[in-house]
Amino acid sequence: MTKTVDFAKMNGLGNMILVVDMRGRSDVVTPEAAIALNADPATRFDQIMAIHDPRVDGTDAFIDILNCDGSKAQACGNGTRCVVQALAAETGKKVFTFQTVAGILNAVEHEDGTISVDMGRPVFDWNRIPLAEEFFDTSRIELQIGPIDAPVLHSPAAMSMGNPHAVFWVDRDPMSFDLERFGPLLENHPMFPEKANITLAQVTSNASMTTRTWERGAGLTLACGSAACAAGVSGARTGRTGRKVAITVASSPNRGVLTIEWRGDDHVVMTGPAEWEWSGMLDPSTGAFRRDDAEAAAL
Ligand SMILES: N[C@@H](CCC[C@H](N)C(=O)O)C(=O)O
Repeated sequence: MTKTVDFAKMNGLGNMILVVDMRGRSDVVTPEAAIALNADPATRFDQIMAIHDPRVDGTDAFIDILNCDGSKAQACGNGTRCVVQALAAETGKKVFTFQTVAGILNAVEHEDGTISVDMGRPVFDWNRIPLAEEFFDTSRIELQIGPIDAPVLHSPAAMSMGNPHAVFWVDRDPMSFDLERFGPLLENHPMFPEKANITLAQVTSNASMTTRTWERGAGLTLACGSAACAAGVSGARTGRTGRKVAITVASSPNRGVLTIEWRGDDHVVMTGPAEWEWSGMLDPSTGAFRRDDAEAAAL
């Protein structure tokens, strides 16, 4: 087995993604490699999408997802679009089926270069999100932050898109909140035994909202696709929006937009762009890397 593999630095609306080609190998990208890569400004990332050989018939690949702190994630919408773009460029194929620990995902690259990913069905059962307390209705759970009589954030919708999410409704631009302060408190709140991704969502019409997310295991990110799915579903579930919404991701470059549709068959489809930045070679056990271009860092 060779020491290094191909990898690409990519992004989905600014969400920093490393796509790592682990096909034909039996090893994995280690948490130590993830932490080392994140410590280097050249390879700082939010998620690693490690592409492995398929494990079930009818799928193109198994995708292992790591956060920048070395923890595992069950879903990554922006990263999945990056994987589609990378494999479409390599193979010429437009339609893909992936397996993740959360299930099977179908994806397609459209003529205009945008990519749709069927992110599967949302999960609302309190013990499958999971929450620490039983809630019959998880569309509005009892949780608040700030003074007891004047909370800054309160009563989020909770759900899982394979990974746990809490969506707090706000009445002004999410960028005006101190999410750097509140994010870690909420991510690690005892209500969320497996932690949670924390999103602020401002509904701007029946078919649009603006979001900003603090990611479990990654902190403040420029964008989070599964959080956009959670916000879109939660908007429809609580009657704030219809089932198809344009989500402006406030923190992303140029306030990019993801379209989220909660279809009649209960599947959530996310559509948006992906962008390749540069490629190189990577040692998946240590995180040592070399760029293909002149700015290469030595292995
Ligand atoms: N950026 C991702 C979500 C990443 C996973 C998350 N940090 C977790 O641990 O659940 C996306 O685009 O969905």
